Amino acid sequence: MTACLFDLDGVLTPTAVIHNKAWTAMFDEFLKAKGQPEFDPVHDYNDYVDGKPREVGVRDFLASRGISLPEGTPDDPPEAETIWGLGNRKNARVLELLAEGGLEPYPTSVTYLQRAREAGLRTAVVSSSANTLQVVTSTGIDRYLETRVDGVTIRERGLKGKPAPDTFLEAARELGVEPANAAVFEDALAGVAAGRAGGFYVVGVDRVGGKHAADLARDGADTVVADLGELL
Ligand SMILES: O=P(O)(O)OC[C@H]1O[C@@H](O)[C@H](O)[C@@H](O)[C@@H]1O
Repeated sequence: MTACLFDLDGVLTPTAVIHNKAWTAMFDEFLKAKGQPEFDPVHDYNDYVDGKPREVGVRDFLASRGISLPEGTPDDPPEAETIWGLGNRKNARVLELLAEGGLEPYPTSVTYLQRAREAGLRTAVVSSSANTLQVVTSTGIDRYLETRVDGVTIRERGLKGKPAPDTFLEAARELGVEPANAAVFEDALAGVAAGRAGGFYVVGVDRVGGKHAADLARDGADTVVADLGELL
């Protein structure tokens, strides 16, 4: 292995919790108005939303409830009842939670990043989130990451988001490494599937418990850990 490709939310930083809270609040309000049962922050989040680009998460979850909305456009206001409007509604909540401050990366993930760089391994962050730059710079982990493929890159370059392998392949290409020589670190089912589809070695990170570790292995993880500290 000569390179490590890290997912961000839930692998390097605890921001999966922020995304989950924002999705739950947004969908619960929307579903209540439609007389539908609440959003399940474990099963609905893991199965339909986690790891995917924002608008894909909205679309896939609504489809699971038999709801279809007009696509709209990326600059739809949060009030718009469109796929992008709902995504922007959720992002407004994410930005509020990020603005509260106090976000720290997982300490063991920072140690892992430091050791990887000391060992001469190439590094990238590969996330579906369009908020990646803000999170990696505000937590200071950008200094360990050589390149970034994220929600902004996906839109700019017209890449397919996870579970397609394209974002990991793009990062590997930027680093000049072959997939067979790179490891992917992922906590989302869509993310391990993307790593597997790209031909990478896949480390699943289970911070959820229950059947999530088994689901990560089923969808593409070669090994599953509860924290990167286990690999040090
Ligand atoms: O809405 P953003 O910040 O662009 O993020 C898109 C997705 O990014 C992923 O990393 C998260 O797992 C998802 O929960 C999130 O929805």
